[in-house]
Amino acid sequence: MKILSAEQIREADRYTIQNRPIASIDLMEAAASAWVETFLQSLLYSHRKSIIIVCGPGNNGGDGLAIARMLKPLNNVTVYLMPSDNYSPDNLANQQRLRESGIQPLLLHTTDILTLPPDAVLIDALYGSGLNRPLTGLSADIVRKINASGVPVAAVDLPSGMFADSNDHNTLHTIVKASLTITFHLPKLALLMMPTGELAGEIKIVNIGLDSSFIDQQESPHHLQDADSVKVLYRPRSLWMHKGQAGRGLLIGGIGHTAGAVLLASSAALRSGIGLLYTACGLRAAQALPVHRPEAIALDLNETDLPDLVSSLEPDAIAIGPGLGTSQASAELLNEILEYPIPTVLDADALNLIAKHRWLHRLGPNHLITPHPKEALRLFGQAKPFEFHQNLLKFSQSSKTVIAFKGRFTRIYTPEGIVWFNNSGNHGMATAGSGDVLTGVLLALLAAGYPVAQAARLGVWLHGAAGDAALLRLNSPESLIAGDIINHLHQAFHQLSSST
Ligand SMILES: NC(=O)C1=CN([C@@H]2O[C@H](COP(=O)(O)OP(=O)(O)OC[C@H]3O[C@@H](n4cnc5c(N)ncnc54)[C@H](OP(=O)(O)O)[C@@H]3O)[C@@H](O)[C@H]2O)[C@H](O)CC1
Ligand SMILES: [K+]
Repeated sequence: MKILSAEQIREADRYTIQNRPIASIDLMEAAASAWVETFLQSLLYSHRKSIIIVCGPGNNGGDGLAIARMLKPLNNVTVYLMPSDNYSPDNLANQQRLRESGIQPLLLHTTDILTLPPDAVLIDALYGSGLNRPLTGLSADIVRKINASGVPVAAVDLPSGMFADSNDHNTLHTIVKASLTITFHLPKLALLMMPTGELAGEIKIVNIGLDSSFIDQQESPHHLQDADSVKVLYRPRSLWMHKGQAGRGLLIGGIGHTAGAVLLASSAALRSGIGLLYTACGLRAAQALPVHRPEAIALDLNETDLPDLVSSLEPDAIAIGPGLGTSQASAELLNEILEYPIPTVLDADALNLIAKHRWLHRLGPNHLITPHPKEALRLFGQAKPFEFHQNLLKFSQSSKTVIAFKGRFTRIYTPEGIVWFNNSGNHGMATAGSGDVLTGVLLALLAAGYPVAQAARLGVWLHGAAGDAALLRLNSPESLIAGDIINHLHQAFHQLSSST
């Protein structure tokens, strides 16, 4: 699914009204009705005692007024409206319809009149994609009062005060903090990126009937990746396959006391279909691996010459990093690995070493790096979130390296200039070893012959989907551990293969 800018969404809106038999006011009615349908099914709604709706002067406010009218038969609804000399026509029409339905909106001349009982739910329809400057004055005061009240908020389209695209020049304390954001038709970039995404709470996307052919024609580097968009990448195994064809992988890490990381990555690679796995690691991990995972071939790095190993094994893919450490010996291993033109996943300490030795310029088209935010900061330096995002995009394009930047919506930057925001996974996966599991999955897919960008997209999705299957089973994000992700990889693969 494409992620369009606020400007492109406005164009889609205009195009739909001009080319479809639907008037602007009816599009607003459809949007409000789709919003209400989703809201009525939410946990937030089931907990409310009364509903407070704050409406701005534009079409976001117009949506809010229509939503108020639709919710009125079922609920105790209070509507507040920003005073303005410049209401949009559809906003005015909905003020009229609201009054006809028996609700008088209260004019929000001052924050004093805004009453926020703790057992209410607030619907935020102050500003949406038409925001054209950061909030100040009365609008900012209203937002601060809402945020300080602790009343749960369901936002219409966007939390008010948030720009749909970049918020690098915005102030976070003048953005509504929502528990739920029901956004229209397409995801917006700011909802998928930190720190703004966190202010949106749970995100639901509702179709409002914008013209799909127009949307298809729009150029955008940003896409949301779901099960359907990765299914087309998946290549089922041949019935006649033998283990030599399933790919040969070399995993390097687990030096010193950190054996666990490499054990997890090994298990994940094996559960992701690798044909042969060689795990080159420290003595401790080399002793533990056969007990924990006898399917892997453990090699003690103390007794192994890496160039000899690579030339004798001829691995289809390499992964280096989990439990690698940042010693001089580890740096030498990495230095060697960076010379091979073999598809390679670089994770954890491999990334810290690249930052430390300033080896970023050595990355190229056979490399897939998987930094979490702190590792990415070490690699690429500090920048505001949107600028940082642009920097990653540029680096991927110029070096041809694929980046999987890990987070709530892990972003896969591909050399052709496309960024995929992955939509599987959950907060239970924020746990030790989760990244090592991803490295193992990616190693298996690279070894199977998937091109680097495809392996990254598929692997990130599978990892998230396995985490989702684990959460469904465990019912507790706190109890989910990295091993559970491995134990549910089969369900993620099954989802991919079930309709192919
Ligand atoms: N295509 C769709 O997805 C549809 C979306 N709908 C809804 O429409 C809004 C966008 O509506 P729009 O009228 O373009 O914009 P907003 O309502 O978000 O805001 C515009 C008004 O707000 C004023 N404004 C802007 N920034 C500020 C600010 N910082 N402080 C105060 N006021 C501000 C602006 O007035 P100015 O003249 O002062 O700039 C406007 O009055 C979208 O989010 C959806 O909710 C449709 O309902 C269906 C189709
Ligand atoms: K809003």
